[in-house]
Amino acid sequence: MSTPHNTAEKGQIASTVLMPGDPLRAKYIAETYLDNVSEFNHVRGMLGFTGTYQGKPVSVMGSGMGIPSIGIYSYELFHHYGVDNIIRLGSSGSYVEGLNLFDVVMATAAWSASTYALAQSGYDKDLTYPSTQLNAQLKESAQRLGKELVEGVVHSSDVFYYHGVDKAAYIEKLNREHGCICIDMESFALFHNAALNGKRAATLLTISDTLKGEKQSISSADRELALTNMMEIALGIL
Ligand SMILES: O=P(O)(O)O[C@H]1O[C@H](CO)[C@@H](O)[C@H]1O
Ligand SMILES: O=c1cc[nH]c(=O)[nH]1
Repeated sequence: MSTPHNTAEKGQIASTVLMPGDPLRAKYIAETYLDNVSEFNHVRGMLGFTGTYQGKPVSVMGSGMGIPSIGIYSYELFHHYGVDNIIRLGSSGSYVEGLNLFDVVMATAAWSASTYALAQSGYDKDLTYPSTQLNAQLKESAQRLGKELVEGVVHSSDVFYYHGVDKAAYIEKLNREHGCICIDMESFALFHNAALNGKRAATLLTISDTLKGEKQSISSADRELALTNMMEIALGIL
């Protein structure tokens, strides 16, 4: 039952998967929050674990960076392993003033110039959407835990290092024309794979960089811990 990228047997992965980009963040979540943990994958270092949270089964697996990488892993989870829900837990750069370091964003849509969905299935729109059911559960979880969530459209970019273009003007335009409030590099493909497979996906992002106004960032050493609020909101839906 394994795939070229995942050695898990069917049944080893829970129906809900939390999916940070960084596989070491997946390990951190498993070690910090889960009981009865077993590793189901380490092909290419893309660590995946299944355990229980307050008695409920849940898995956590890295997606890697970018649309092609999460495109592979999330498609396999939905299509080959029968996973029902994937919640991406990522870091993000904010596009608007007032969206500050450590704020947690819940995506209401992902806008992208990527051709991933067109090439994969002929989908020719530039927006994909998360599950309204998962988003409602995440909102309810955040409220119960007394944690704030900002809702908005995420720009899923193929580019981290812009070169020779006016990045500030591009960010302005994405905000003005498409309502993007922050950037990631994966949600567009994740939401599309969920829709193709009749499954559910959602994205929570912690602001790790401010890209408008005064530039600030969380250090990579602090990122793991900075993501605590987002992880607890996601685990709260179980
Ligand atoms: O923290 P993760 O989930 O990796 O998310 C963000 O960080 C990476 C870039 O540094 C990209 O993958 C982007 O989407
Ligand atoms: O994609 C990302 C994620 C975090 N910070 C950025 O600047 N870009």
